[in-house]
Amino acid sequence: MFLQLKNTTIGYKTPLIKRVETSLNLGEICLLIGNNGVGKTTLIKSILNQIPTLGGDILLQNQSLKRLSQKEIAEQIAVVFSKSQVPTNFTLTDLVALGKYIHYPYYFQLNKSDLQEVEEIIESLNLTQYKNFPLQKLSDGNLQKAFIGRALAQNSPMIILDEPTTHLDEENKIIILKLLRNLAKKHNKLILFSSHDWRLAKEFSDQIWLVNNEKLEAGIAEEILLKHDELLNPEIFRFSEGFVAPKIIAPQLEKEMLYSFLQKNFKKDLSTLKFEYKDRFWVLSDDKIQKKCVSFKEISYFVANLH
Ligand SMILES: Nc1ncnc2c1ncn2[C@@H]1O[C@H](COP(=O)(O)OP(=O)(O)OP(=O)(O)O)[C@@H](O)[C@H]1O
Repeated sequence: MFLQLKNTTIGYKTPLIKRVETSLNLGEICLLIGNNGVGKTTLIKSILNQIPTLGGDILLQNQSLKRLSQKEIAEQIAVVFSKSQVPTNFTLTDLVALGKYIHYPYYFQLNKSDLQEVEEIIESLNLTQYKNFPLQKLSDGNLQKAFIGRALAQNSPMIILDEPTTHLDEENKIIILKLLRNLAKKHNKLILFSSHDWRLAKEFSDQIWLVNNEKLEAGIAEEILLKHDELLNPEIFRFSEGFVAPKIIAPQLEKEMLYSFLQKNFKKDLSTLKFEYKDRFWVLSDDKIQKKCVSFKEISYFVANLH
């Protein structure tokens, strides 16, 4: 096991997450989820030994963190925090190259192959056109990607990222999530990242660590979500009091879209209605009527006039 938590309790004066018993291996990608303030960042800082544990132990390659220096930990784990300080007078290339310096004394000149690797990392993040930009001139999203680049340059077997997809648009979120998954699968790295974008992020993750009620539950992503259907249940988005869903027979996407549309717009009990999707039109029926609709506008008109 690369990372092992053994009866670990973390927090500050009072515990936030108690008695965690879990482990992760190289080649895995694990998504850390939980509500605001449950202790995700604190857990990450504990794994980096920036905060002492309140109980139990954390092992890195079978060695207690307590016995490792910060340099030894940095050789094993690169980290990207969402609120990183932005160094002044640095270009994007300077920042990514900084990842290399943990391996050298600070006055060391990077060699040709280091510089080439830095270029390749910048390219893999689609940042080549900004490589000479001062950091202050980058958009929040590109700055976020540049910090990820620095972690990649560090070349450590494990990378931890605290909310790496904040500030990113949908396309860039997917680029980053794919990149993280590739790092785990093709380069055998262990990736642990927290995210509030977990509906998207779960598609790219093997494991989930779910923090809830001072406990950490770990397991295969889909299995954890199945156990906690309150996370997936569309009821949590319910907007209109009094709405009761009709029966919808349709492919998954059409079904979700119709459900979303109806629940936003109607406070009615529609449970006696059936909506069936048939090759680009909808057939609405109950025990008395049957109506064909080709658009959501038509559906809306029909449902609004139902008694
Ligand atoms: N240095 C500190 N000393 C004492 N308490 C702290 C310290 N830093 C954070 N906390 C508290 O610990 C709790 C957990 O914070 P943490 O940032 O770990 O949560 P989180 O799950 O990462 O939240 P979010 O999803 O909002 O980022 C919060 O109540 C926070 O106020």
